Amino acid sequence: MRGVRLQLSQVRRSFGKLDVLADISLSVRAGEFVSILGPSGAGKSTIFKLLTGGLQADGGDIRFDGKPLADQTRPFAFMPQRDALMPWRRIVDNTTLGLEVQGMAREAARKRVAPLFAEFGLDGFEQHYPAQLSGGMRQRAALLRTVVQNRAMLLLDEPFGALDALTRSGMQRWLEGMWEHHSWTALLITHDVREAVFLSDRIYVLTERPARVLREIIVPLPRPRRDLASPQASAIEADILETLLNPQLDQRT
Ligand SMILES: Nc1ncnc2c1ncn2[C@@H]1O[C@H](COP(=O)(O)OP(=O)(O)OP(=O)(O)O)[C@@H](O)[C@H]1O
Repeated sequence: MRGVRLQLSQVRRSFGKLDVLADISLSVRAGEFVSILGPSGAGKSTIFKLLTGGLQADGGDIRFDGKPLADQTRPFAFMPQRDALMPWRRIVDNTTLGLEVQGMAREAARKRVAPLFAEFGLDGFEQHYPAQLSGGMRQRAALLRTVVQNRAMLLLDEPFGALDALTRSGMQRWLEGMWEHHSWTALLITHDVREAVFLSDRIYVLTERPARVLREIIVPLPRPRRDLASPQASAIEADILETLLNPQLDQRT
């Protein structure tokens, strides 16, 4: 079995009297695609803020490659819910932004991103502004900006939440292909059960706030997962929906 990269153990966090994360324990192995699925407001984005350093945990332990996260440069490239492209910067200058923030000169950063434009379906759009691109293209540009930073692990916070259903399923297929091709290690937050089943090796289902891990689900479907409507995929999806709708019946973890 591949080595564990990210490990959260009994992580807790409150905001004043509001208990948000009660007990979050989860892991992500090298090259794995893992999703966190849970009700709105359960604290999913709070987990990412603990990882990226925007917030501190009140208790528990977060390790990356076996070492406390607090003792190391954060190994994550983070893609937020909205594409967060800067409307006044051309696409090429948006995709270099993360590298420039890390201190790379703009010309060197442009050289680094240039070969990726074709793979991300953005060839010929380097000089366009974000408003001139479709929603799917903007998300691919935001993902390009994220992955080019060459961090050990990707954190994706509802990356396709704002897209229409058709664009969204196209993006899911594309992302699965990219993930396989590049052997990324990825942790995805989503509300969308079908998206989680389509993309993930494993899924953690959270309870409502204060959040705990209610179930861990292994998705044994072969890849690439072209057939979302297969009986196996539908059965897993139905099982997870049942857990989300009737969490009290389900204390399997
Ligand atoms: N900095 C903060 N100060 C106070 N309360 C906060 C703060 N950040 C988050 N919260 C509260 O914590 C709870 C969980 O928020 P969070 O954004 O993590 O949920 P979520 O599961 O990502 O939600 P959604 O799925 O709707 O995006 C919410 O009730 C929110 O109001």
